[in-house]
Amino acid sequence: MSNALLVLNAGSSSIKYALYGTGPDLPRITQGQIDRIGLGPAHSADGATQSLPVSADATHGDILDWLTQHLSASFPTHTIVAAGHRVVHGGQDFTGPTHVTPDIIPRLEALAPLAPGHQPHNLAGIHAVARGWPNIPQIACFDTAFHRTQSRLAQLFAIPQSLTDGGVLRYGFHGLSYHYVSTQLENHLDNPDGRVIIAHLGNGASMCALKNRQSTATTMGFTALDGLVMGRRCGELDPGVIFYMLRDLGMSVAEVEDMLSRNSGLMGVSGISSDMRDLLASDAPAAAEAVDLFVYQACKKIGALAATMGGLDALVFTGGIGENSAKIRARIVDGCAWLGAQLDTDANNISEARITTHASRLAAHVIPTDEERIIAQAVSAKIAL
Ligand SMILES: Nc1ncnc2c1ncn2[C@@H]1O[C@H](COP(=O)(O)OP(=O)(O)O)[C@@H](O)[C@H]1O
Ligand SMILES: CC(=O)OP(=O)(O)O
Ligand SMILES: [Mg+2]
Repeated sequence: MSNALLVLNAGSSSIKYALYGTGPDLPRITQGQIDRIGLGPAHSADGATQSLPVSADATHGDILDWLTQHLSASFPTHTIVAAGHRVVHGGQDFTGPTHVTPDIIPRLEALAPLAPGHQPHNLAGIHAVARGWPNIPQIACFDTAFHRTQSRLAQLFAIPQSLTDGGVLRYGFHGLSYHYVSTQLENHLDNPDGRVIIAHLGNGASMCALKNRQSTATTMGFTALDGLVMGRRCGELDPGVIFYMLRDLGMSVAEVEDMLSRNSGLMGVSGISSDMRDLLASDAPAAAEAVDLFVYQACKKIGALAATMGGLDALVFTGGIGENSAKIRARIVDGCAWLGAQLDTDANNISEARITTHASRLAAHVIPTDEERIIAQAVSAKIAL
């Protein structure tokens, strides 16, 4: 028998998982994903489609129970000795990886209203592991933690101090992804400690400005709704729109929340799909408009983040869209011509690590993210294997 670490990364409609050996470089044993939860889920692992014997309306909890049994049965020679979880919201209290003890759970539950599409599923993962392997240590790793290096100014909203003191701040998200990519900058960038923007473009999308590999600003705020156009989330919005929906359109709070967090973004603008691949393949004008708005907002946020750093040395693409869509990268890099970016079309088309020409004043790169590995590293460090 050999020891293994389990990592769970539960999202709004997907669960990613991985097992790692406990050796010094944490060799990956398996990695998989269950997506389309709620819509007839599908399972893939290690690059191949896998069976998933659950009903079409199976919940995250059902699937997590199946997954714990599946992993025990599929890896009989491995003993799972610890688990790590992506937990999206850590609020003000959780600024680094934290042992999950009974007193922590209600504090994580209390943050669920600030991440309703994620935090309940992250907690479901913690409970499922406790059912499957009752005595192993579990470590919560927070998406918000990486951003706690930001100045107070970068975290403030222009609202009364009483609200700020009560915790209404810009927390920022996708921190595990930014942390992982920040560890890879030295392998790719001429100056990894320079002024860098990482664009995490997936279903959820945000950008992070970094200096000395630390977060100095980010586009997401108190919740994961702010900033860029996302698959189903609106991103930046005049708060007056919410009052208009409540007061003049007579919508309930739940209806407004549903519209802005599940029926907006690429889905809302296009009326066709939240999936960038579907929109790029469509010739409907509304699909083109959704893509145009995605690119427009991305370029606008790059300008704003570059301004906070007094310029920009490198732009890094990651996440499902950032890693895979040459078309979207090309349009965003072209939108950064004023910052000195010059696309290398051939390099971009094959997703090379550097996608700008050697003459380009601003370097653009593609660095695949690995949130699961950064969690495994945190677990390993925390439980001193
Ligand atoms: N080849 C591709 N071209 C364009 N978009 C892609 C491609 N591959 C994946 N995507 C997009 O990536 C997004 C999902 O990103 P991902 O980071 O996997 O999501 P999540 O936030 O759920 O982890 C979807 O919009 C999907 O369409
Ligand atoms: C915080 C967040 O937006 O996460 P995801 O991209 O997984 O939805
Ligand atoms: Mg994601």
